[in-house]
Amino acid sequence: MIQAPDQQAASERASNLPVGNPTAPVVTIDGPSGSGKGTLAVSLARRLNWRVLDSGALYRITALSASKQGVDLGHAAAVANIATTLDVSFLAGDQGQPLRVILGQQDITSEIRTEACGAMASTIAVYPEVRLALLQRQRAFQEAPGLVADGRDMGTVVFPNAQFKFYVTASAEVRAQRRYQQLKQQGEIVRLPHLLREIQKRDERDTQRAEAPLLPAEDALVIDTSELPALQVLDYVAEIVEKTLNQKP
Ligand SMILES: Nc1ncnc2c1ncn2[C@@H]1O[C@H](COP(=O)(O)OP(=O)(O)O)[C@@H](O)[C@H]1O
Ligand SMILES: Nc1ccn([C@H]2C[C@H](O)[C@@H](COP(=O)(O)OP(=O)(O)O)O2)c(=O)n1
Repeated sequence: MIQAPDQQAASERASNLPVGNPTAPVVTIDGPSGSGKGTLAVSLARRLNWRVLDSGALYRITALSASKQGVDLGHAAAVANIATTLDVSFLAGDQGQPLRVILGQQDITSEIRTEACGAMASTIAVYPEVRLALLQRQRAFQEAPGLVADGRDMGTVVFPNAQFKFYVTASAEVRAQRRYQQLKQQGEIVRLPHLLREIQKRDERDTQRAEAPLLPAEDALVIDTSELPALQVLDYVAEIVEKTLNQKP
């Protein structure tokens, strides 16, 4: 395959990243914005004592980092270059707290959680070059004793052989309401109708893109969380995973 110089440099740098352990078990959790994937992934990982991958954070960090460096978000190769060279680490937060996200020396946990950053992330996530640049970085998270990975294409593209696949969803209205409460707690003031429109726009972009669109893997179990409290979702999923793992000789 002949690659453009930018692309070739990017894939050479990506190949220097650590590789994961392809035999470690993986739980994938995909779904649209506000469906509860992040909450479920973190609480399940904590219960199983497994690692967690918040793949959306990688897209958010790439977008934020590109915009901070003045890179044109319309320039796919330049954004992919940022994705390849990200100096990012994730630190476990306190009980019930999200993972801390560190870019270089800076804690950008709150900065990447704004709706504006989510929208930028969704915009740059349509570029195949960016997705490719982040692929190996995501697969490197697969380590013993296991990994819980959440995002849009965890079960379809990044970990197609995962042992457990879930797709969590909820109505757009319920998701907007949840996000509204969440952002309010973080001190971000947004109007609910505006948020609902933003969520619908993001759903449209994430499901309609050509590369790795948001959709349930064929072998994923779909869970509608519209009327299920988060703890009930966790108990349901954890029971399936634990039962299967305990059946093994
Ligand atoms: N099953 C649920 N029922 C009610 N609220 C939930 C549920 N799951 C998550 N939440 C809340 O909804 C908000 C969005 O959840 P989050 O896990 O961040 O969604 P996602 O990662 O899918 O965008 C958070 O404030 C979270 O506490
Ligand atoms: N595996 C992933 C994860 C996120 N993305 C893109 C598309 C999403 O709209 C943005 C932000 O994702 P993130 O999971 O952080 O957003 P939500 O918490 O669901 O609102 O990144 C993706 O394309 N593929």
